[in-house]
Amino acid sequence: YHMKVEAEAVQTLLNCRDDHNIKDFDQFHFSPRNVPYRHMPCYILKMFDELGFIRYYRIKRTTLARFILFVKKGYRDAPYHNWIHAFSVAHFGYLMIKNFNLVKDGYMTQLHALVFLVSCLCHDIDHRGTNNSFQTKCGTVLASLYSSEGSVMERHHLAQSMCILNTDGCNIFEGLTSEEYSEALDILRNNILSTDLASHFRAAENQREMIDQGYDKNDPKHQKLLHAMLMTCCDLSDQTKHWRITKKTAEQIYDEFFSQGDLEKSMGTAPIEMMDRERASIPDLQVQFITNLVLPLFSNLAALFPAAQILVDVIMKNREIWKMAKNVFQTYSETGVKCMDILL
Ligand SMILES: COc1ccc(Cl)c(-c2nnc3c(C)nc4ccc(C(=O)NCC(C)C)cc4n23)c1
Ligand SMILES: [Mg+2]
Ligand SMILES: [Zn+2]
Repeated sequence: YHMKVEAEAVQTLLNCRDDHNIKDFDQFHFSPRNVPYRHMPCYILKMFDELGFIRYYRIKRTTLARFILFVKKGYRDAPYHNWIHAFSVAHFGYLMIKNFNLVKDGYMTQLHALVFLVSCLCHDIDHRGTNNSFQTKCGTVLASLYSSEGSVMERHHLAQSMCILNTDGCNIFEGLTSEEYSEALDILRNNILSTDLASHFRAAENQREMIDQGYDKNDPKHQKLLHAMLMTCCDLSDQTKHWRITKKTAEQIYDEFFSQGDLEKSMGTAPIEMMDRERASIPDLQVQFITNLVLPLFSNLAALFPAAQILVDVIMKNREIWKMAKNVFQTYSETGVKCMDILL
């Protein structure tokens, strides 16, 4: 099927002024989820502009506007894996490029940074609110296409992104030389595939070693490990925000997980505990997720970029609140009340 994006929507986006320029948009404490939904495409355009990508790579504004609207249209209305998630992931990518001076300090070339931002925006396109093991377990079309290589959903997100780039008037990379173009697609592929948490677990040890040895800006292996690490940081960036955001994100994620669990039950298979609304204890699961994944990841980031230490502090604070919630949940669950709005 062919997604259509009306010409007037492109025009409206092009005319958008950032007169709604929000305070602290380029600060780590800013939550992109507070940007009005209808202004999100405009802020994506603003980020590309501000980072100098439009000038540097002679990207036609109409092409970028159409690309952004196609990507937005490519997201479904899942509780968590929707356009707002994509916007917030891209915003964190913008924050890191800007606040860690990734290009200025030579961690990335300008091309790598452009592709990194595009990867963030596209990394979950056409997500259905179900995870990789669901695709394989239920033998979905996507599993038949990609399960032999693994990272089923991520390969689909990549394929959808390529499809949009190949759509008339949407190829924002058309101004690149042919070798820049093939490098861009190679980095886009690695970045999107690296958002599969399973591949993050495989790479996490190497990321740690890379940082202990000292990051070598000219080592292609280090560059690839850094991109993968930064992609996962963006994907999990809700964890670095105020508790209200962290709590809201958890509600959306477990809304998705529990719906998948319900679906699996209706298909006669037993869901894993994290997806079973009868068994899952959200505070416990979140304490584990933060301890085993989020904290090690952002501690690695802070080892490389000391400015990220404030993010580690916020994550630890949020974990403390989940730990308190565990006790609150315990007492309430004895009395049968088991819901998220117990939490402050
Ligand atoms: C980076 O890629 C992804 C893909 C999908 C999701 Cl939902 C997330 C994600 N983003 N925020 C969260 C939070 C707050 N909690 C989570 C709890 C569990 C899991 C999960 O998939 N656990 C199984 C795995 C460890 C084998 C993911 C969670 N998550 C990240
Ligand atoms: Mg994903
Ligand atoms: Zn994501």
